[in-house]
Amino acid sequence: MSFFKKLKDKMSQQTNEVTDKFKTGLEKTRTNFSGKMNELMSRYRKVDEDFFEDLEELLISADVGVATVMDLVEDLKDEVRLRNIKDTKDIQPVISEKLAGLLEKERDDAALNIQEGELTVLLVVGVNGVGKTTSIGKLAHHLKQEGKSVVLAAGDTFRAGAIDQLDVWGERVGVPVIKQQEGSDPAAVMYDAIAAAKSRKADVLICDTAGRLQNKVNLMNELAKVKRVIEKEVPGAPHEVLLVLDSTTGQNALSQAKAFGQATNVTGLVLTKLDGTAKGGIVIAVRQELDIPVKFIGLGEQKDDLKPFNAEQFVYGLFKDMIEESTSQ
Ligand SMILES: Nc1nc2c(ncn2[C@@H]2O[C@H](COP(=O)(O)OP(=O)(O)OP(=O)(O)O)[C@@H](O)[C@H]2O)c(=O)[nH]1
Repeated sequence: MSFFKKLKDKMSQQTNEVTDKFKTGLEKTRTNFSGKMNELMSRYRKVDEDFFEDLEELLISADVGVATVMDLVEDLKDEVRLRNIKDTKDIQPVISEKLAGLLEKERDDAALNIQEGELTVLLVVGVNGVGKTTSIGKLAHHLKQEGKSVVLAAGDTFRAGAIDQLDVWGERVGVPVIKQQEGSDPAAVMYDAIAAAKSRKADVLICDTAGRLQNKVNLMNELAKVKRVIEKEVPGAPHEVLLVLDSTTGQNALSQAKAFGQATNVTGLVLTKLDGTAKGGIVIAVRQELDIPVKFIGLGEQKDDLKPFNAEQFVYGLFKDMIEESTSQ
């Protein structure tokens, strides 16, 4: 069975709500990608060196990342030789199969490290404006939908308005927010929040933090202090350090990730605003170049718009039009 057919069959077994969300959320990327791909296929009927060069350019322009594209295209060339592919129309499923292959390893580590029956602490980091607060709100909603009780810690005491913004989200999704005044010590907020989470017997505590990448030394010190408090109060915690990255910033997101990686031990990524970019290839670049699992993706501004990352849904969302076209023939 062809890769496209297999993927389509799998998708038909999944819940529509999630598949639809990936489909609509990735529309800009898909339209951009399919349009360029169709244009490429009609320009080159035969697979040759020039075709590969233009394909490379296309993938790089979708933010897939130069190193990843180079490896992918080399791999494709081998595959083309092996399968004796001559026409460009036959290479489309192979390209998407290869892209899916790059994301394959996601499956093992995309799930959140949740401690059943004990308090799980998630520390959320990222620079201002990437969608950190919004993602925390949506994540709380997601966990609540799964039957977990959640508490939020307003640890971004630095940015004016950050505490209020988290409060609004707490109200929207119906979870308590533990806070102090603006400018107070974030470690003290964590201390309070852990006590509150324990006394409420909450399942998950999600901790917001200030994002001040410009001042790396302070950021490191503050994060280190916050982590120390958490570690001391909850052995084994934080169970995840989630770095929030804005997909629309493309390769910049990659450098942010590298800088944060040096400051703290990031265990998972949240890629926001994928619905707002035509360059969703950043998901693949991030995965390949950082080797940190993408755990959640943001596909819109509503509380239901943060979804656990799923490689197959992602690839299907990206290639839906091509898949529909090729499997209906
Ligand atoms: N379309 C879309 N918008 C998003 C998504 N995630 C966040 N946003 C929007 O991005 C903007 C910034 O989000 P915030 O949550 O305020 O950003 P932040 O990182 O918390 O900012 P700081 O608190 O300064 O760190 C808001 O307008 C959000 O609605 C997403 O997945 N899709």
